[in-house]
Amino acid sequence: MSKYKLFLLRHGEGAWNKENRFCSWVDQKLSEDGVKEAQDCGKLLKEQGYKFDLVFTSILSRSIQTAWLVLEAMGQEWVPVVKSWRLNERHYGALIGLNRAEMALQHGEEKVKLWRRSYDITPPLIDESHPYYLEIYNDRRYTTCDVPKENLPRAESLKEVLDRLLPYWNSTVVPEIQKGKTVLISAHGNSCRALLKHLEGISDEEIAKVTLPTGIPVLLELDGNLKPVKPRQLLGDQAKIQAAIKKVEDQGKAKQAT
Ligand SMILES: O=C(O)[C@@H](COP(=O)(O)O)OP(=O)(O)O
Repeated sequence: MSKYKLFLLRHGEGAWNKENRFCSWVDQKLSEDGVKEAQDCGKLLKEQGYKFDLVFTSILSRSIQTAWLVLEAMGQEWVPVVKSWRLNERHYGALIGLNRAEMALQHGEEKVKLWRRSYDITPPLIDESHPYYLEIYNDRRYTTCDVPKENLPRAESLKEVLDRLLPYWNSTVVPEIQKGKTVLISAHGNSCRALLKHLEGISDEEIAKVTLPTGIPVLLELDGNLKPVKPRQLLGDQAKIQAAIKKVEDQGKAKQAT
């Protein structure tokens, strides 16, 4: 029987989602469409009568902005929001800032798919010569983490995302859910995929087939041990959701950037 409801949300479209660039730890804001996606998500959740007690976000603006817009649209601005780097997007290493379609032209679509969706392949590491290295590692937010800045990742596979996310999930999120709180996690495509893999027991092979669209809430109904009692539900117009998933998958198709 379903005891708890948990909502996972990939933020609304960000500026670099639109440009088809790996955004990862670069702190981009939502695009105009992304703002609307987050507001529409809040309206839908309100219409369906959901109420949140606690929201968790990453420390990247696009997930925080999405949480605010959702809560505003629901008239639940007062709900506490807790932030952690452990919910950040996967660190895409040296791929950060690069255009996926151009990478597919240079390296082949299969390679880009492996970088994006495989479970345990780590992309090439970012180093000091990378154009976004200083912007990321000189950012004050990374002095507030529970690990020293030097120990923060320089690139991550999905497995490594799960490794840094799970301690936070177990120590901080799970106890709140078990107190009976309805929790929204407003995060990123790959931090949500990592959590889904853990909660649903998805195999290393099958997780490669899971893609999340922006701004679509994923409802998980869990039993007392936080095991899903039914398949995840992506809320909203199902035809639009399928089209949005395909759009994200197609970002890795070879094409000259315009
Ligand atoms: O880092 C990024 O660019 C995307 C994910 O990219 P893909 O894994 O879909 O290539 O993360 P998000 O938009 O969820 O923050």
